[in-house]
Amino acid sequence: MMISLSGIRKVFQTKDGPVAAVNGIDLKIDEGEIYGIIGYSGAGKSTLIRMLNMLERPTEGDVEVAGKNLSKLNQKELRKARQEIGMIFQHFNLLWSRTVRENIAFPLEIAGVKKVERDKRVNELIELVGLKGRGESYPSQLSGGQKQRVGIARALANNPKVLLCDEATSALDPKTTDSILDLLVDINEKLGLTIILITHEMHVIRKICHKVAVMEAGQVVENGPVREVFRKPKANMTKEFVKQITEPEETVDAITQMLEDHPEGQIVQLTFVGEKAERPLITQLIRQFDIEVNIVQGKITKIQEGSYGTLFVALNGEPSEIDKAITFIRNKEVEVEVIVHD
Ligand SMILES: Nc1ncnc2c1ncn2[C@@H]1O[C@H](COP(=O)(O)OP(=O)(O)OP(=O)(O)O)[C@@H](O)[C@H]1O
Repeated sequence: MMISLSGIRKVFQTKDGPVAAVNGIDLKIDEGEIYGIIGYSGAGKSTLIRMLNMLERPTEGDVEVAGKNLSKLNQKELRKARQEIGMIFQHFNLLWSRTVRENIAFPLEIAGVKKVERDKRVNELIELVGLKGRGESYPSQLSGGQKQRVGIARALANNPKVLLCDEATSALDPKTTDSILDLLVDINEKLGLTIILITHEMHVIRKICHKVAVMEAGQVVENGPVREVFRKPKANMTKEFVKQITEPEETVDAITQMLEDHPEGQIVQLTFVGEKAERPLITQLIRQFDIEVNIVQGKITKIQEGSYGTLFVALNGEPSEIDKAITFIRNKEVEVEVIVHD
């Protein structure tokens, strides 16, 4: 295990009294995992991630990273431990008067790495993050995506075991976001780096995370492998986030229309995860049951581990026959949600 949080709380004293930004969190993160933490503004994500390198000290609880209990270290030991933990930020936090090379070299200078070795390492990092030819540029001459690549190279300079990403793509457009997320996956696979990211966008979780924790009011309301959480979201907050991906506005309109068009039938939402998304379920339904099946809307999305699909279908026929069909689908380990006429 790379990271272990137990009984973490952070209380801020404000003029309106104490605010518990993080209120009792236990979390375990394995080596090599990409772990996403999602929540709305104010849920406590920033406070939580900042406790992973002691930028914020917990009021209570223990933070263990790479075998060290950070809560118990003195300043000198903490500086050393922090070299194992890189961090990137929403607004990049680059040094504007330094070139790309000099920005990336900065943590190496602080760690006392000699000039020759430093230059070599900077070259490797520039190559790794795809910034070849831009070493002498200043941050102001770079696009947002390139600035974040500098941020990533700098965070990786001292070969950390863990990379913390604080809303690292929130300031970027969708296409640039995807290219940075691809880079993070690439680094995770090449270096076996453990990555923890916080975000308010389900798209980020879907695209690169192995596991996810959903935060609300300083607590984790649900966590687990992304595919499980997508297949069977439990907490209301999780359902809302999953809907960001599965139910765009058009779907809601289409369902409303479909319910009007089929007052007698039954509309169901099917959710497939992994290789089950490929199976010919609809054909089987039509062959085995005396029902009509109409596809209302379908969507298959790639997730980090496999694919994830939702399909809305209208089933028409005798109620008993429809019930049998739904039972049949459930036995196929496909999630079925019956959408009720109101
Ligand atoms: N230094 C501070 N002093 C007082 N209150 C704080 C401080 N930092 C955070 N808080 C409060 O703690 C709660 C959680 O804030 P936090 O920034 O961790 O949430 P978040 O999920 O990261 O949201 P955002 O994305 O808006 O930053 C909020 O109510 C916030 O006002």
